[in-house]
Amino acid sequence: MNRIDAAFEQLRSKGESALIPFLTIGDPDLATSVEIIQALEEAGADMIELGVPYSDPLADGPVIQRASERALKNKISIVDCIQVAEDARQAGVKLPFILFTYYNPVLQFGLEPFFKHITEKGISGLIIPDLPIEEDEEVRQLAEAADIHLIPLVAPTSNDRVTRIAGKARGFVYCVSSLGVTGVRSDFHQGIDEFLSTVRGATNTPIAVGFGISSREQVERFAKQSDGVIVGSAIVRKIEEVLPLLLTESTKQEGLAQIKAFVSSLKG
Ligand SMILES: O=P(O)(O)OC[C@@H](O)[C@@H](O)c1c[nH]c2ccccc12
Repeated sequence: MNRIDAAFEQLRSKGESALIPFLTIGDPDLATSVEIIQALEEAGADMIELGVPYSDPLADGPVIQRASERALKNKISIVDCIQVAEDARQAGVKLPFILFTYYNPVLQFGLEPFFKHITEKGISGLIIPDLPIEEDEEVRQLAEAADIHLIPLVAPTSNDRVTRIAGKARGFVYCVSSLGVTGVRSDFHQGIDEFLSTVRGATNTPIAVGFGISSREQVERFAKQSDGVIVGSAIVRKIEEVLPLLLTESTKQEGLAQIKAFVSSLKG
């Protein structure tokens, strides 16, 4: 069974909702990313979105844009990024890994070699935010053949496309809480509650909510209406805040502890 399905099944049996952190791989470096992933698991994360840094992150706000710039300074490749998943697994991390990447690096890799590679490295899910459902048939077939879940995004403006997107979804449906780019928010799309119930009604696949979520209260609110909550920028911002600690060997553990404490506070 795909690790994502097993995780949702286990959470559902406990009546719990998943906490799904996002981090930019390679920020500040690949080895530290493995340690951050370990800290996220210890903090109670249920699966992790591993973000491949990209030079043109058009759907990202300033926090994740800065993280991508820091990571790309190290001249890392998508292969280096995916290796972090295998390194974290070998370090004992049990969580399902969802690879998050824009489409261009996948095209550069070559679709078939890409899927062969991520299968070998133990990736369970894939999010490609700039691959619309109208163009994803070949990717979907390769993903299904590899038992890797291609996780689609739906937005409050998706309206009649929601049924089509949600109906084909594997793993979970990524419900975007607000229009625009990623980033911490205090308010969400005014029709968000109705939107989530529409998505819920369109599929038996788990649904998760992301964009703008940064506090325990916001996590609790959306956990009631979904099977999972994704938190990216708030965690990437915390990583940015503790960078000086992470980059000094003698204070690295303190930096990791602060990241763990923040994510634990979200889980409650
Ligand atoms: O950063 P936020 O507002 O918490 O949203 C999650 C987001 O970071 C993550 O899922 C993601 C990172 N980059 C993206 C681009 C598009 C959609 C989603 C994403």
